[in-house]
Amino acid sequence: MNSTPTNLIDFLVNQANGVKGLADLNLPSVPPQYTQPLQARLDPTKIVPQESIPIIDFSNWDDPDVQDSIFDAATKWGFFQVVNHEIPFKVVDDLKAAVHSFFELPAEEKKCLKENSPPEVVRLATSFSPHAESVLEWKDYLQLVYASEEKIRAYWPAICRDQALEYMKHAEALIRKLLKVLLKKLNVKELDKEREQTLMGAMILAFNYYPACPDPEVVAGVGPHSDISSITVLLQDDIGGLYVRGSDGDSWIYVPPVEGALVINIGDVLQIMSNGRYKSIEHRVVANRSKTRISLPIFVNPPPDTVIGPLSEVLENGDEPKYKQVLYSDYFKYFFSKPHDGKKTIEFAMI
Ligand SMILES: COc1cc(/C=C/C(=O)SCCNC(=O)CCNC(=O)[C@H](O)C(C)(C)COP(=O)(O)OP(=O)(O)OC[C@H]2O[C@@H](n3cnc4c(N)ncnc43)[C@H](O)[C@@H]2OP(=O)(O)O)ccc1O
Ligand SMILES: O=C(O)CCC(=O)C(=O)O
Ligand SMILES: [Fe+2]
Repeated sequence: MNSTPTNLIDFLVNQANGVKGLADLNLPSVPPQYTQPLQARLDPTKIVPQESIPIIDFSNWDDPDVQDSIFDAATKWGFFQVVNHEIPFKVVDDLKAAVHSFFELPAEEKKCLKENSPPEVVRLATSFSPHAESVLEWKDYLQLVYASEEKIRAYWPAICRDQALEYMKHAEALIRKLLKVLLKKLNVKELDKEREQTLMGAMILAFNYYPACPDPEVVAGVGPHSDISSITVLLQDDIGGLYVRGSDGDSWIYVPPVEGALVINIGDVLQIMSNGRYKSIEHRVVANRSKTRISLPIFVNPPPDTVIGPLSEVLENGDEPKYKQVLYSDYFKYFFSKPHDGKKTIEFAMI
């Protein structure tokens, strides 16, 4: 029978086996390094099955009701799903297949990729921040920074490069449309080049890979956190596992996979820029006992050297600023310096 590798971090990180390599050992239970303390596990009694986040149909984009629904969802829920968003099914399906092909590569090839990838373009990792976590998360991920075409050609892995690039080209148009509406509702007349750069100047496509897990109740796929993006555009497969915090701050709401849908959520950057009008809601992922799940978030971020703070337009009516001006690289370095910890990262920017 297989047993847990003696030096687990070396096996996971240095040898690039990841949690996929661990799951492939078919261990009867997860190693203790993955066992979350009781209070950190999702309590099934806290799930409210009768609640759900809105699903918005983008077919009639020019209808003011559609734009009102986006505003309502961003202020009340911070999360919504969109259907009929015009990204072709084939582009999405080809990308999902390429993600599986990538993670099924032998560990040797992944190790070689890790060793030869500059982290500002490609980052292959496991868990969240293993150097900062006392309990690991049951997830591997590949981050592809939407950099120049030259860097993409040089460094994105060939096995998924064309599919990822095609998807990003389509998604970019959707992201611009969403940001335009979200800003218009904050009295920002125009998404000019400078504002566009602030909100979406550094985009990252991540491939999250959650292998089937013998003890899904005790591990975290991803622990409770809010995203540090402006917005996140998430493509999930049909397995399910994502939960968002209910408005009472205590319950959890399941986000069911919907055929052809993308999940959109407001990140901390837009919560800060909107002075709290838009909500960056806590969410978490539960692993699956029998099936591997993938999800593909696009983290739509400001460039690292951007200063973020409440927009002048949202303070025009005399509202007091709730957040200070912070350098985005300070913000995300703080995020990565500790384990996922719910909504606590935003305290870094609070006045
Ligand atoms: C919720 O779960 C998540 C969320 C995310 C979120 C992803 C983002 O949106 S990150 C936004 C930041 N922008 C980038 O990552 C752009 C690409 N990266 C870079 O250009 C550089 O890495 C840098 C961000 C400018 C930082 O460079 P540097 O100052 O040299 O610092 P590093 O040595 O690279 O980082 C130190 C340490 O922090 C961790 N870390 C930094 N960036 C990331 C990252 N993007 N993803 C994961 N971890 C990061 C990491 O532990 C670094 O140590 P290493 O020894 O591993 O390099 C992502 C994942 C989730 O699960
Ligand atoms: O896998 C998911 O559904 C969500 C992942 C997530 O929250 C993240 O990567 O930030
Ligand atoms: Fe997230």
